[in-house]
Amino acid sequence: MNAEAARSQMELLAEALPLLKRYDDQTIVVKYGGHAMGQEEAADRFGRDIALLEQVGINPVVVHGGGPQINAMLKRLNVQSEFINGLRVTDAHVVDVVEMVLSGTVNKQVADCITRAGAIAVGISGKDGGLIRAKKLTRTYRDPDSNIEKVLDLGFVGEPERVDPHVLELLIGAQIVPVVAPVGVGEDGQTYNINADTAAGAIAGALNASRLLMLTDVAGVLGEDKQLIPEMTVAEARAGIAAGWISGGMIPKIETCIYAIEQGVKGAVIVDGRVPHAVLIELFTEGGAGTLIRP
Ligand SMILES: Nc1ncnc2c1ncn2[C@@H]1O[C@H](COP(=O)(O)OP(=O)(O)O)[C@@H](O)[C@H]1O
Ligand SMILES: CC(=O)N[C@@H](CCC(=O)OP(=O)(O)O)C(=O)O
Repeated sequence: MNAEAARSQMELLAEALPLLKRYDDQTIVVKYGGHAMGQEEAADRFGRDIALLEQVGINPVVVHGGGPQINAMLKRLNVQSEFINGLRVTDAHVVDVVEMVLSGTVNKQVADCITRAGAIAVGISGKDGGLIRAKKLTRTYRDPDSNIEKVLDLGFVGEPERVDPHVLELLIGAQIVPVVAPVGVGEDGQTYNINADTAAGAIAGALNASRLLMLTDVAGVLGEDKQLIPEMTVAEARAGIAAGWISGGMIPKIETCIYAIEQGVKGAVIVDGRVPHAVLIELFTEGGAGTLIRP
């Protein structure tokens, strides 16, 4: 490197230092979506970004998804599955595959990406160390034909009933990056498939995180005109869901952001995981990236 390049690199570093300090010793929960995991190069970059956060004194906690990876395995096994409002209908057979893929292949892949980048990452699921006690998700909907309120049965889809962050705190205290698969366990030992966004929100709330970053494969929340919305209030987000221009997988994402903010998380952001260094841009630039949901 010549003297000029070295000087400009050091100037950049000096400018970044005050921004790096902003989150010193703070916990940042990053939800890494199955779509964002896409290609190998992007995954390596993600690993390096998380390792960098750890190196500069921030405490990152990664909660990953794996919807597309579960789909691929179900297809190989010739098992059909369907989604209702962004949630997978999960019968006894599907829940086995979900656990195998999320707590197995995907969890270890994500932990490995971060470890190879120079941090120590350890993969666990919500079943480890009593992290996520879950219960069957109960949702109701109004039947359009009869106009009667009915219960939506999604099988072994769970929601976090209690999050005990102790095991995460132990790992964080030992400078280890926890990587969490969104699988929970009921009081009776039943395994539940939890939407990764929901799990990330519950974990961010229990850890009193400074930020929740939701990495996905869109630029952020897009309005009716398909343009990126840089910032929206909780009320605007709720209106978008009611009006239908926020749909599918974006619904649990927005609901999670709202929940996390209500739990005291200072900011929840939907970020484009396809953009190189999206996490760093969001945390270390004034403008940030994606869509910030605020109270
Ligand atoms: N208003 C909206 N803005 C952006 N994305 C939306 C919107 N409404 C629905 N979506 C859909 O939500 C998807 C993101 O959710 P999902 O596929 O579950 O991502 P991930 O696997 O990262 O959790 C987008 O790819 C898009 O198809
Ligand atoms: C209940 C439910 O839908 N669970 C999700 C869990 C994985 C997930 O959420 O993955 P993404 O973040 O990649 O979408 C599923 O079975 O696909």
